[in-house]
Amino acid sequence: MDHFNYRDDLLHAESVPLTEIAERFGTPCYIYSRATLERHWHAFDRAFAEHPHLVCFAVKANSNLAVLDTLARLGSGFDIVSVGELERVLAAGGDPSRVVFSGVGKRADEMRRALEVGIRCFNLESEAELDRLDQVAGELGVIAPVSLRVNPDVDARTHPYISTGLRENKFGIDIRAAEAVYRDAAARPNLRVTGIDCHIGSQLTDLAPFIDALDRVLALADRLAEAGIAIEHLDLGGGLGIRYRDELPPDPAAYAAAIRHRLAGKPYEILIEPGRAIAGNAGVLLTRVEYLKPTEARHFAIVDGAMNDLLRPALYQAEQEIVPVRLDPTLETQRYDLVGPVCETGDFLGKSRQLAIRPDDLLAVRGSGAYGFTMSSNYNSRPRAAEVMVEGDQAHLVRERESVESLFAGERRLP
Ligand SMILES: Cc1ncc(COP(=O)(O)O)c(C=O)c1O
Ligand SMILES: N[C@@H](CCCC[NH3+])C(=O)O
Repeated sequence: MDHFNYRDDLLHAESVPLTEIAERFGTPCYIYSRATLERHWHAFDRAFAEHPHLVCFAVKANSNLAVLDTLARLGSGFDIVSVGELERVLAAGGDPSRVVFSGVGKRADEMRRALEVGIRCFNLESEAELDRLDQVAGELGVIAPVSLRVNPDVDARTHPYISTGLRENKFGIDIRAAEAVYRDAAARPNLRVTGIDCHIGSQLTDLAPFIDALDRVLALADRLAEAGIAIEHLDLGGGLGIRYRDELPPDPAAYAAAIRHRLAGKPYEILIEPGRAIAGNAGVLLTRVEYLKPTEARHFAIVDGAMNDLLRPALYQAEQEIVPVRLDPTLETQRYDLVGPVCETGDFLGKSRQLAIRPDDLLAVRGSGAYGFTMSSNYNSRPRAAEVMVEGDQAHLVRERESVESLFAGERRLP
């Protein structure tokens, strides 16, 4: 459920027509609905209401300050993977004591900054990371709270590029070896073991892999308790999928119910790190048709948004719904490949889409609120898109469109 709906055949974000946003801010442009973000965050928070819990939004999904600010005001925690994301959370008013730090390659300076501001927990992914954090915390004279991210060897049954919980993936510590690493962590002078962390992949549409992973994590927690290592929280990661076209993923309530059932009588606080399920359907990419190009093989609609703006179709062959902003029942439909101006054959936003469009028409690529702007680039020296947040009948510019000059502002010609 989101807040992008047609009124009188015109697509609106909450109460603002998308045509008005195109006029004011141009295209391509990301548009977010604040009410949708809030609704999705609350859905997770309510689903776990009976159990001690913290919803930590995965900042990589959408790191715009207005998005983080919206969630911070609800009391959200945040899952970060870099000091850049940490500084964004702080700049947006997020509470560092609700931040967990994930990722396989944390640098010493990133660990130092996170310790200085007092984050909630480090999710460590290797013994070498443990060595480094122990040393950095020792230098600062503080104790670092840690979880180990375990790799449970569970098949998330998602696209191989966004599957993270298989033994062959780079993520986490093999769950079979985890007990020994926990003993090592517990013996370090500058580390305090607080939890177990696990994230098996993204865009999961089935609960079974989550439950499989949870069972393995719970068994590990039992073994650690026997070894005298008390676990306070379980961080179950993110990964709950959304509906892009015809998927039918479980909702947060069903996801939480399955988890809560397994946790009855267990003392652990639950942390979760949803990204896509909060932000994905809270955003669209607005783009304009530049040209229609019929060829013998295909009809192309060349639009002003491209793979540098929205990489998911090119990278994962992801299919996101693409709809006209203005419905015109008098126009004939045609099957189009929607492609951008970038010089790559892989530059497409959608293929074989039945649409009734003309040059200059506006299109909305739905489901673009997560891994949309955050994965965008300047390839082909294209300035990155503007970002707009809608709140009721107000549209706020929350990131200016980049200028061409800014693209090479940090570059130097030879002396
Ligand atoms: C450690 C970690 N937590 C959370 C997420 C968020 O995942 P999603 O957006 O699928 O909920 C990711 C990305 O997959 C991740 O790597
Ligand atoms: N970027 C991916 C998700 C990967 C999440 C990173 N752990 C996507 O768009 O689907």
